This record gives sequence, C-alpha cells and structure tokens, in this order.
Amino acid sequence: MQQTVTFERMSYGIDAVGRLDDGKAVFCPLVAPGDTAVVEVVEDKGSFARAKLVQVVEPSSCRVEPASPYDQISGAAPWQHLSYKAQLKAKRDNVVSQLVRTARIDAERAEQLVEPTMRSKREWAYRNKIEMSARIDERGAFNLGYMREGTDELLPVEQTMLAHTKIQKVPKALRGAMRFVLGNQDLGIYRVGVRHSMATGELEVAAWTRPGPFPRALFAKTVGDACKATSIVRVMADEGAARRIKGVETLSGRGFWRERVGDFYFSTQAPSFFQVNTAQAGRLVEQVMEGLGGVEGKYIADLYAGGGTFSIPLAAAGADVVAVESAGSSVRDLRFNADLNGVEVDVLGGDAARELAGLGDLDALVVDPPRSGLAASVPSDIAAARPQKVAYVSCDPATWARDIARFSQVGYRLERVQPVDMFPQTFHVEVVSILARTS
Ligand SMILES: C[S@@+](CC[C@H](N)C(=O)[O-])C[C@H]1O[C@@H](n2cnc3c(N)ncnc32)[C@H](O)[C@@H]1O
Repeated sequence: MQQTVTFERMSYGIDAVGRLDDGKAVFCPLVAPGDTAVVEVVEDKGSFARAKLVQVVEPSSCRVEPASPYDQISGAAPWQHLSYKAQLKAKRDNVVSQLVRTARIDAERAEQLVEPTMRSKREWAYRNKIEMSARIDERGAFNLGYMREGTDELLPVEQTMLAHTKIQKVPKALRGAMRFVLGNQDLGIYRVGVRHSMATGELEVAAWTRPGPFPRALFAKTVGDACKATSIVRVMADEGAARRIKGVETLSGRGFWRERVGDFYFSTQAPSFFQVNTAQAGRLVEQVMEGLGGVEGKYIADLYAGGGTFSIPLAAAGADVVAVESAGSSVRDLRFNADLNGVEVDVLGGDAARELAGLGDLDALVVDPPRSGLAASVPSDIAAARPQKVAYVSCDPATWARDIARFSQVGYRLERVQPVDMFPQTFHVEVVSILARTS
C-alpha cells in the first residue's frame, strides 16, 4: 500500500516519523522531518507501521545531499541526509521526549531543563577508531568491512568518512596487507580495529583472532609497512565471546595506544573502552567538572570509570577519587594513566553496583554506564551514600530517563541536562546530566 506522508520528526533511530491517512504513526528511513514523500507500508505492527521510501515529492528545507554513500549503506551514518543543524535539534528533541514519556517530567520543565545540543566542531572525520568485521569470503579471499545494518552481510570496505582523514584509507591498505600475509589460510581473524590520535600521532592496529598459531613476525612487518602503525596487537578471544579475552600479544611497537584529552594523556589497550570522539570527550569532562562545582578536597566516586576519562581530571583538580571499573584491561589502563598523569586514584576492579556499598559517604559521584544504564537497585544505593551531586553521563536517553525517574524517587532532583553530540551523522546522543540531593 502506497501513501503520501509529510514527516514530522526523527525517531531515536534511523527513521523519521509521520502519520498515515488513518492517523497511525509510520516510521520510515531516508526521509527527513518536513519531507513530503510517497512511501510503501511494509509492516503493520498494530499501533504503528513501518514503511520504505518510494519517492520524495517535496523535500524539506533541512534535507542535504548525503556525503558518504558507503556510510549510508553500512548504516554507520544514517542521518547524513539531514543538515547538521537539523540533526542537533532532533537529538535535543529526543532527549526532551524521553524525559516527558519515560521520566514523566512535565513537558514545560523538560523544555527548560534541556540545553541545545553541544555541536561537534567536526561534522565528519571525527572518529578516532574504526572497527571492522573480517572473514574469508565465498571465493576464499580475506575480506574486511562493515556489516550491513541488521544483517549478516559484510560490505567490502570503501572509504569511511566518519574516521579521521589520516585513517580513512587504512582499511583498504590493511586488507591488501592481510591478503598478502594470509594467502588462502584462515587464521581466525574476525575483527580488526584501528585507533588513531591526532594529538600524539599514534596509530594502533588490533587483529582480533581465535586462539591458535599465527604468523606474528610476517603479520607485524606487512601490516606495519602498509599503514605505519606505532602499535600492532593481536587480541585472542573466541568469536562472540569478546569479553572473555584469552590474551593480548604485542606484535610490534608499544602494545597500547595513547591519546590526549584536554591536558591529560590516556593509554588504552585494544580491548578497553575509549570515547571515539576525542574533542567531544573533552566537552564531557568540562560539563561534568562544571556541573559538580568545586571538587577540591571532596570525596568523589567515578563508577564505570573506563581508563579514567573523568577520574584523572577530578583527581588533578584536588578531589579524593575512588574509581570502579569491571573490565580488567581498563582497570590496568586506569592505574597506568593515574601514574602517567601524576595523580592518585583509588582504583577498584569490580562491579559498580556491588562495590558501591563499600565506598562510604560520598560528597559527589559520577556514573557513566553502558547503554543498558544502571541496575534497578543502583539509584537507591547511590542515595544511601548521600552524595550532594550526581553527574550522570549517558549514551542512551531511554535508559537514562528510566534511571532519572528512579533517582527522583530517592531524593534527587534533575538540575541540568546537556546533550553533547559525540556522533554526528547518526541518531546517537550523549547526555551529561546533573542531579542534586533534595533531602
Ligand atoms: C560508557 S563506558 C565509560 C567509560 C569512561 N567513563 C569514559 O568516559 O571513558 C562504560 C564503562 O563501564 C564499564 N562497565 C560495564 N559494566 C560495568 C559494571 N557492572 N561495573 C563497573 N564497570 C562496568 C565498561 O567496561 C566501560 O569501561
């Protein structure tokens, strides 16, 4: 069934949302708010429908020509047909909407609380990291690329314009080098990561492989020649079990990657998390520091601390910092990074929810959990430690809004919300929020 629809807004996803003639909400990719388009309904889900674009009949003023076809097909840049201004507005709208629908905050107050999205200076070429899937294709050749969104189809690598310009062409060079090393052998490489720092110039290649024999020296030489890597590592873990790492081997160079955020240096091992947009990571830190107010002499916990993005600036500003992180490689990075930057951080390796009870009374706290947000018991456990302020950094507005509602039930009021654009051309949005204790 085809219909002409005028689209109203972006969803928190790849689709724009409009209404069919019968008033039912319809979700469709590749259209922009304000577009009038003929769409074909492909799925009726009862309360809403899904459609595919047939033709835009009247383009919206916020529509632009997509700049990177490969990133569009792979799903890496699904909002690139929107102007950057429209992307920033849509991201803020999604945060406001989550506060209203999920946290049940009054619409007027939500509008007052949420600041305009902080823009990324780089609208393209902002990613310090490329991560590709690898496999032997049906003709027996080694191939590298992104998976087509929601499928098992590997899209042989072309240029990805989201990555720093210095590494946009690295995937093709790597594929050539790896084909040379591997010949027709399957050495169990299933993922390849590349990290690059504009501040330090360091470039690391990480090959994720199943455990087993590996031509270490030849791989290091050929890959090193192809992309001038400062570090080449092999991470051994079974495919689909990337959390259970069986070992990390340095094949050449330093065995880690070093980046600078603001005034601080961070060494990161290949399996560890690190923010992918370095400049915007600096904005996150500024927002957290500003939101917490003066931190000197305060006892502050940093939960889900990673390699210390927040812990280290907090400690350098004179706070007494205890950091909790569960991933072994990040725990090691964080200890190393504290020394590297000449600060003291008390680092606890373990589950944040479990360690929380042993931290005692806190002056303030930072939480930056994965997309799943906080476990149900965590807001009340945080309240029991009585921090005056909580900085909640989130990469998922839906789980964040759910947790904000839980905080409001245990005596914390949302004071400010700053969306930060870490991921231009995508629907993802980071939120730095500050909660204050009311009782
Ligand atoms: C979104 S990252 C944030 C890291 C850091 N705050 C930063 O900005 O670089 C989330 C971190 O939480 C860690 N993590 C995941 N589950 C955890 C848990 N249950 N307890 C402690 N840390 C956890 C991950 O290993 C990861 O380093």
